[in-house]
Order: sequence, then structure tokens, then C-alpha cells
Amino acid sequence: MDSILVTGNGPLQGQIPIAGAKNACLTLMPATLLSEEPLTLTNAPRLSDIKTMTQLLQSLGAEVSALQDGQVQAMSSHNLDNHVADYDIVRKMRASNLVLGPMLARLGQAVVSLPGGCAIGARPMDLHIHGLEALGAEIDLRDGYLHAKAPGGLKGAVIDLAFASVGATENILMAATLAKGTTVINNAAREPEISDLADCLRKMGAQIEGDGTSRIEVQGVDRLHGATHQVVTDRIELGTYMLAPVICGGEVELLGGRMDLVGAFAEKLDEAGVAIEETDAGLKVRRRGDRVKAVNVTTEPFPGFPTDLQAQMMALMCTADGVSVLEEKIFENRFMHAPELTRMGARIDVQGGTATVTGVERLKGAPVMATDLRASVSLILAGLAAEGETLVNRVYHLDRGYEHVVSKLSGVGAKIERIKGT
Ligand SMILES: CC(=O)N[C@H]1[C@@H](OP(=O)(O)OP(=O)(O)OC[C@H]2O[C@@H](n3ccc(=O)[nH]c3=O)[C@H](O)[C@@H]2O)O[C@H](CO)[C@@H](O)[C@@H]1O
Ligand SMILES: C=C(OP(=O)(O)O)C(=O)O
Repeated sequence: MDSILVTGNGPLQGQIPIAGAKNACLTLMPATLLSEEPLTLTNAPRLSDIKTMTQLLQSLGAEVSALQDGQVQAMSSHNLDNHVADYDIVRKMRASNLVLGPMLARLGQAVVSLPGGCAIGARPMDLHIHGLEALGAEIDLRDGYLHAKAPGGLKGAVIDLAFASVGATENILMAATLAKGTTVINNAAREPEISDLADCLRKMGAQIEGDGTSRIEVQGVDRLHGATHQVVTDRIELGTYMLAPVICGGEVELLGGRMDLVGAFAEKLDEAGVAIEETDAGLKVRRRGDRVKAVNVTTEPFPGFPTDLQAQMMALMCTADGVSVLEEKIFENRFMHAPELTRMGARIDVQGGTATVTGVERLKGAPVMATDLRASVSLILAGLAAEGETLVNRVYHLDRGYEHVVSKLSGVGAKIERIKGT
């Protein structure tokens, strides 16, 4: 198994290009199932999760080819000859559940394994199920699989989500594009990935209004057609690399970065003493003083502080001046990085969903274990700020969400290398 060796250094200088968003691409790819005509995505990130989604779509009968070094995903779902999303693929990746809505809408049936849980917590689907049932689907759970059918087709309905779930909003939105009549999703998720999906669906002929707000309205159409769509910038990769010059000094420009993608996160950085400048090419970031100030963070649905940046923010707070309190409100087990950061000399006390971090002057390098995707990169960030060497093991988690992490960080002067495992 490969590992990543980071040697603490700094300051960092230069530019880092930000890729297309994993969490957008993983919902845009299943949208291909809604149409017989080809869907082409540009600016796709080169990640193992994208390969897993490719395998899943291919297993359903879609044709998927990655072009131009994986940045273009050309897909066609002309002949779908299977409607079963197998456990062996779904268990590898939560986003596999996003084939449920499109398959049900296009084929009138779908059998999709329930994802179960993952390292960060449970990944329930009750909100997806209630929403699709409101559209007329009949869904049973048998042998760990959701068996869904809508023999008479789906019909528009008003759906009030009990929580603004990103995945449920995506599944219901995709299904509603081909349902008869009007669907309203109240308390819809407002994440930029939802608006990106809605933009793509509109290019395919869907009639959608209100995405980006809590009320999305969809007028169903008989069929969708082909389209080409550019995947939105990855706000989580952006936020992660914004922290690199903050944690170990220097100034880095994040190419493609946009303030509207990182609002609440950027506000917290400003409070902590970070200067963020909007440039023609993206965002330029540097620390204003020698050390950032401790700030408190609570994760929330967009436009709040994203759960996917909590681990990275905790790494920063480990060397901040003062005490910070981080509250994780989205996933029940998303502090697995805390004990690993503690091995590097961090002072962290976790009580339930709250972590209290007392900043220390300097972390110390250590061998650490990556437990999930964002935990992995938080350990790399901590390694950049630590004295000596940090060896991050189990980096396959990282490959799910960060393309070319070594060349992106070494390109701005970080000492980082990938060590091939046996
Ligand atoms: C609100 C939020 O931050 N969502 C994040 C979540 O999306 P993802 O779509 O995976 O998760 P949801 O937004 O659906 O889930 C958020 C919360 O709702 C609960 N839930 C969800 C569905 C359901 O049917 N029933 C239910 O109870 C979950 O347990 C969780 O506590 O992970 C993605 C990958 O990390 C992030 O990009 C999303 O920003
Ligand atoms: C947890 C994440 O992804 P997933 O929902 O695909 O597990 C993430 O992107 O941080």
C-alpha cells in the first residue's frame, strides 16, 4: 500500500490549479442514465471515485470513456440492459446511490444496494426513499437492496425534506425531470453541486427553477437529450489548498478559485488572520501574521461551514494561538483524524460531536494513519507544518478525492513524495 512522506517546510510560493469537483462529477455522471443521447462532461477530476462510478455505469449497460487523460467523460446510456447496482460497487462509494433516481425515472425500475455506513458515519437513505415514494415509486428493502419500481411512471409531487440532504435532493431532482407534472422540493440542499447538476440537466432539456435556494421547482418533460457540461470547481480541494500557505507560510494562488464557493470557510479564515485576495485567475492566500488565531467552527449545510473541510481546519487549529472548538453537526464519526493529529503533538479533546483544540507552537512529524478522505489530507497539511517527517499511511483514501496531490504541493515548494508500497 502506498504512503506519503511529508517533510515540514515552508514558505510555499506559486500556483495550484483546482480540479473539477468530485462531489459534482459523481452526481453528473449518473445523470447520463436519464437520456438515450450522449452526455459529455469536461473538467472531470482524475480520481479513483470517478473510475468507480464509471464501472458502476458500465455495469448498468452505459458506455463510458475517459478522454484527454481522464478530464473528459463521454457517456452514452442508449442501451441500459441491467437495473441492478451491485453491493460490490456500491459499498466502495456512497455516491453509487445516485443511480437510483435516474434509473427509476428512465426504466421504471431499479435495484440499488443500500450503502450502509462508512468511516465517517451512517449513510442512510430514508429521505431519498420518502421523496421518490412521494413521486409514486414503490420501494422495498430486501437482502440489503432497495427494490424500486414505478410501473405507471413517476408523477410530480410536493416534497418537504426533513433535512436539506444533498444526496436526497440530487436523487429526487433527477427523478423529477422525467416525472409527469410539477415537483416542488422544499428544504432542498443549496450546495453549489446541486446548482451544477441543475445547470447540466437544463442543458439536457429539463425545466428546473430555484436551484441554489431552498425551494426547487421542476416541470417534468417526456425526454431529455444529450449535452456537454463543464464540471464546477471543487470547493473542497480549493479550501484544502487555501490552507497550505496558511499552515506553513508563504503565498499561493489557487487557479480557478472563487469566493462564492468558499464563503463561510473564507470568513473563518479572515477571522483567524488570513488574507484572501481575488485575482483574475482565482484566489491568492497568505497568513497575515506569524501564527493564526484560534476560531470556533460549526459544520452546517451550505452556505455554512462544510463538513468536508472540518478535518483540514482542525489541522490548522492545532498550531493556532488559543483554544478553538469544532462542532461536527453532519456526520457522527468525523473526528478520526484527531487521535492521529495527537500523535503529532496536537492537544485535542473530543467529546461526542465536539472537539476542543488547544494550539501548540509546533507539531512534530510522526507516522500516521489516514482513516478517510478528508482526514488523510488533514494529516498532509499537518505534516507541512510539523518539525521533521510525517509518513501518512493508507493513502488510497486520498486518491478518492485529490488528483496529483504530490505534484500540486511540490509545485509550490512543499517537500512531499509518494512512497510505493509492496
Ligand atoms: C449537508 C452536507 O454537508 N452534506 C454532505 C454529504 O452529502 P451526502 O449527500 O452524502 O449526505 P447528506 O447531505 O444526504 O447527509 C447529511 C446528513 O443527513 C443525514 N441523512 C441523509 C440522507 C437520508 O436519507 N437520511 C439522513 O438522515 C445523514 O446521516 C447526514 O447526517 O456528504 C458529501 C460528501 O462528504 C458532502 O459533499 C455534502 O456536502
Ligand atoms: C466523504 C466524502 O465523500 P463521500 O460522500 O463520497 O464519502 C467527501 O467528499 O468528503
